[in-house]
Amino acid sequence: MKPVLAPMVRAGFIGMQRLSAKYGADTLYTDAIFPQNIISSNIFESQDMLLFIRKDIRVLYLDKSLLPKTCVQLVGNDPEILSTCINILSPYVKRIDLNCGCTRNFTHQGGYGADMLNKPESLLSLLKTLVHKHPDIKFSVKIRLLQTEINTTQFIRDLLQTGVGEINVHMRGIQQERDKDEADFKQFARIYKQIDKTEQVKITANGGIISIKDYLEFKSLFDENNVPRVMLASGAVRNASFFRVICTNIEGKEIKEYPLKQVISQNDRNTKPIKVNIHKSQRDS
Ligand SMILES: Cc1cc2nc3c(=O)[nH]c(=O)nc-3n(C[C@H](O)[C@H](O)[C@H](O)COP(=O)(O)O)c2cc1C
Repeated sequence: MKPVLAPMVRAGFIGMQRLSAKYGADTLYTDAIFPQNIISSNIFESQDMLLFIRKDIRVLYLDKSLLPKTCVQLVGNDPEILSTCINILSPYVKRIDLNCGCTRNFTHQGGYGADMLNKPESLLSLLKTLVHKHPDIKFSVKIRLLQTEINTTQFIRDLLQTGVGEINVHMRGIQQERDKDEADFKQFARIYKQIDKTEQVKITANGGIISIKDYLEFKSLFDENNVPRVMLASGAVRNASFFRVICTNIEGKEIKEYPLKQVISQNDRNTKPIKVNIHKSQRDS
């Protein structure tokens, strides 16, 4: 199954999306967006792009040619607000992801992101409502591992019952940090194998797959013809041609190409930290 580009605030900009698509990424997640910001945006549309602007700040920038692959990630927990936002997006985008994996303080304070995993019943009910209200939208949800393997397995089964089409599992726990803690490939593999075979296709693995070596280690835990779809974040920023390596099984052949041009030409203050990342990854490689 083809890999997908993870939602990444600041890193998921349009240049990154274009380059990932060029190298075979199947789905392109936008960064996490507050639905209120979409609701209060003005929409500007040209022949090839859509721009959502709120108070002179760009909230969402979509390349029309990439819309069939685009999934907008929302961060929120209010069914009415989410639904209003989805109604605004639905003429353009047919895929929506709910962020239930972000562990930043602001999500904890607001009761969304990974905090929603602490109230599984409310989350399941919210997803059922959204799926029911928006039958033309394919929903996905991005979660983390729960405290026990049994809990995560049961929770994934419950999520599948809500009608969401995809579950993206960040293979780290809620208390873990992506820069410090290793992703738990083995736990994910055990959970994946507990899920009904017909449903496995809806589960995507994310976290810690940064290099070809990581991918081969991950892949070795599964049967050759039943390797789960993977979602790349830091690995894609490091080198977007990683998508091509996974798609084609060309081991070791990476092309060094970076979306620098787009980063600089966007002249956007939000992209500054990524400029640093990309320059750094060029130095490292
Ligand atoms: C710069 C950056 C921004 C991120 N922003 C988001 C986000 O907006 N929404 C989200 O669900 N995850 C976000 N993440 C988390 C990634 O989607 C992913 O779950 C995490 O980085 C683990 O994958 P990795 O080990 O391949 O980097 C972000 C990660 C990075 C590196």
